[in-house]
Amino acid sequence: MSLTIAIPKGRLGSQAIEMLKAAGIGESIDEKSRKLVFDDEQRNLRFMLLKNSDIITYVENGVADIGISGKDMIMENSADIYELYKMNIGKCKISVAGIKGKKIFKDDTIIKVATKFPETAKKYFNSKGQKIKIIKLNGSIELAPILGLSDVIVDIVETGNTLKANGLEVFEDMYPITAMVISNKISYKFKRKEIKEIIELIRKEDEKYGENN
Ligand SMILES: Nc1ncnc2c1ncn2[C@@H]1O[C@H](COP(=O)(O)OP(=O)(O)OP(=O)(O)O)[C@@H](O)[C@H]1O
Ligand SMILES: O=P(O)(O)OC[C@H]1O[C@H](OP(=O)(O)OP(=O)(O)O)[C@H](O)[C@@H]1O
Repeated sequence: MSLTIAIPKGRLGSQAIEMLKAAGIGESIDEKSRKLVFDDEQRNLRFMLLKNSDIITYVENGVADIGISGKDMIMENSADIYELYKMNIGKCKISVAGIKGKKIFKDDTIIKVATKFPETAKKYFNSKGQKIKIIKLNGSIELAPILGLSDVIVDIVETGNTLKANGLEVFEDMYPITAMVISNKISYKFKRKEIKEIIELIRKEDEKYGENN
């Protein structure tokens, strides 16, 4: 296959696959089939369905030439890849949040930060000169301040419904996030034409999506 494309499973994946199909390049992908690799012989494309957090690893190592990944994952992994196209899907932000009305930023003490994104949180608080202790969690991050495990959380906020439902609020917005089309650096050198063609097809559909959302 001339190009291998890494697509995330899960919520971002569903949107991405829908967009690829609309762009006329994802017809071979059948999300319900349990298969993880799909070949489009006509276009010479191979799609791989991966866990969101593994996309970077596959692209960075050149097993996939390009991929669709959230900017949150790219920042957290300091990935050595090219970010070629910023998409309109997967829009959300990374924020600092905590119990409503209890914003505490103690200059001289260490605040406890629960998060799935330890590197991003460290970088952010370091730049502010705030000392922190990271508590690495893998999900249900919002529970941490409620149960006294942490003072604040650093997490994805999309609608804000999860924060609200748990009596939390945003204290500070850190970074805006969208999905990105990323590329392996060597692939971009040797398969630039093919990669640009695919991105052009994605761009057309993504812009339509952007106009309607
Ligand atoms: N409400 C949201 N919650 C989580 N991620 C979101 C949200 N809105 C947009 N995103 C984006 O979608 C991407 C993938 O989210 P998804 O929920 O599919 O991954 P996941 O299965 O939770 O990830 P992981 O594989 O790390 O468990 C995130 O990296 C982020 O960029
Ligand atoms: O602002 P909202 O629209 O409510 O979305 C944000 C929530 O969605 C994500 O959680 P996810 O559903 O991935 O669950 P998990 O973190 O427990 O895996 C994120 O970690 C927040 O909890």
